[in-house]
Amino acid sequence: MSAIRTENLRKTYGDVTALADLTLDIEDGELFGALGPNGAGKTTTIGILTGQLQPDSGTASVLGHDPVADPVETRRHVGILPEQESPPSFMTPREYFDFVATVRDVPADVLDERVEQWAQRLSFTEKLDTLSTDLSRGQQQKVMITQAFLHEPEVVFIDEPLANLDPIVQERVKRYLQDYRDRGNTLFISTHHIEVAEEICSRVGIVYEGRLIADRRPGEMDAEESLLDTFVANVGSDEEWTEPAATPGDD
Ligand SMILES: Nc1ncnc2c1ncn2[C@@H]1O[C@H](COP(=O)(O)OP(=O)(O)OP(=O)(O)O)[C@@H](O)[C@H]1O
Repeated sequence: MSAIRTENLRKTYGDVTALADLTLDIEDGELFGALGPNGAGKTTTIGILTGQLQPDSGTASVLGHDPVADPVETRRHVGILPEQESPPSFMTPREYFDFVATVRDVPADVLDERVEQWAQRLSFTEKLDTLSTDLSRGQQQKVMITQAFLHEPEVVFIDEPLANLDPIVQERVKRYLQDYRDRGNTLFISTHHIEVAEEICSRVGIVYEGRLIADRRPGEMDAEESLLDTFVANVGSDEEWTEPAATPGDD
């Protein structure tokens, strides 16, 4: 069954076309990585699939719900970590998790256990009662990752999951995403990191100029053809750039 589907999604911002014609079909139990250059349309896609943005045309469905017609119901069933989002500055992580648990119907005893596990998993136990405004960017990202999984949703959307995290925590998050998928859930992540997509994703879609231009299963690819080769062959660069030669006298 498809967990996430889009057909011919189009989204413009004034005269900028963010999504030209995006058609996607992601089955249950995939860890899907949307890989693409800056401005390709990845964040816009997540915005539409999580009921935060209206497309100009086309259709979308998440677990059978329509995020355009019924955004509130759709969000109830998914976890969301938008790009560069921070917890509210005036709340501690613990207060924020209480708030999320209320909105997402997580019982109090279950919540305490999950918060403790997540704080240990991502090493921020000592910051649970610190105001979020006083957390580092990476610590805020740990809080935002936790809130996305707090109600253990069947589908989770994460824009750049490893942003601002140190290498040890990055490894733990990568393993968690894979374990979460192994438990039968579906994840949609966006990333610029080809090696991360290759390492953890069961399927990688290359998004370019608002279209899905390649769709690969890293494990099944020809050993000769890396994801980087596919990316470069399809995306390339708008224009070649060579550093100007230093002129004599420059230091
Ligand atoms: N609110 C907005 N107003 C105007 N243009 C926008 C807006 N949001 C996005 N865009 C434009 O839409 C296009 C797609 O943006 P989007 O953020 O979806 O790309 P992305 O693939 O997530 O990029 P990045 O990898 O840099 O995060 C870009 O050209 C961007 O400038």
